[in-house]
Amino acid sequence: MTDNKLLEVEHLTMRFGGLVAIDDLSFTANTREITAIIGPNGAGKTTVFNCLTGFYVPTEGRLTLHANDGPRLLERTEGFRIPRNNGVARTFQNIRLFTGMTVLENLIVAQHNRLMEASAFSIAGLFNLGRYARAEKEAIEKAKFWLNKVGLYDQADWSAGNLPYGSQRRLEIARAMCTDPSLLCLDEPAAGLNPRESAELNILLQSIRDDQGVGCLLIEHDMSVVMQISDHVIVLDYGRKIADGNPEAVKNDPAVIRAYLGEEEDDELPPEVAADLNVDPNAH
Ligand SMILES: Nc1ncnc2c1ncn2[C@@H]1O[C@H](COP(=O)(O)OP(=O)(O)OP(=O)(O)O)[C@@H](O)[C@H]1O
Repeated sequence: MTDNKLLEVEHLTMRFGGLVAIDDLSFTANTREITAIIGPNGAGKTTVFNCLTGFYVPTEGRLTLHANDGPRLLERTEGFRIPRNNGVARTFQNIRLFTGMTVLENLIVAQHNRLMEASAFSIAGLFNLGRYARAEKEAIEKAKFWLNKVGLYDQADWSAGNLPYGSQRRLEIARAMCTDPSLLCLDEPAAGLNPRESAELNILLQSIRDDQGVGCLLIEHDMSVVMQISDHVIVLDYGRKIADGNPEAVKNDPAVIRAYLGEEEDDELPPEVAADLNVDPNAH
């Protein structure tokens, strides 16, 4: 067992009726590392996130988060308590901001739990000005820090729904970071980004890993992002793990290349995926 082990997934299985979306999956993710989960469409990647973040209760398996004060079993924690009690935050494949609120408000709402604690969960607590005012000031400072970090300081008062698409993606990451997670789960953060935005995203995620010391789990189809910033890559196919290792080893693994190419004669890899996996897109 390494000292920096953050997440341990053991024998995770998730069935939906007769469909086995995740089949006996085990892997570990470390703190201060980016662990990518890749695989073809329908491989079960988002289902892993949904199990980790309490959206689904796994059919079988154990999900242990090694928090500073000891191990926590995520599958036994009520979903809504997972961010607050266990320090797991996520972003979504389809962006889910509070579009009617401002950019700043999105980041303050993310700190609701801490503010409620400062209010002692009562109106009277709100008038305990010292404690609540201090917590509110800290919440605003944290929001400002992340607005700067994701380059949205000047748009703080914009309605979140009016931000361009790439900015909405960055705001979602900032919102997740305002909960002070130890594990950040990112579901296709580069989807729909142009190459410049993708490059900026790489820098942001590396900084979250290196400067904030957070462990990141990354689902991503953009292989240029995966191969450039991941420390560790796990490959799923039909819910099973078919490879687990560093990016270089994984991209040369025949099982991975086969999973992306498929078995059909007319299957072709998109050129950019082929380039990143080091294969001839027309090879069979
Ligand atoms: N709530 C659900 N009910 C029934 N089947 C589900 C449910 N959620 C996921 N599935 C099925 O589980 C399988 C894995 O889905 P999942 O969304 O996890 O794949 P994925 O690897 O994230 O795919 P993509 O890359 O397309 O997002 C799919 O066959 C999907 O249809």
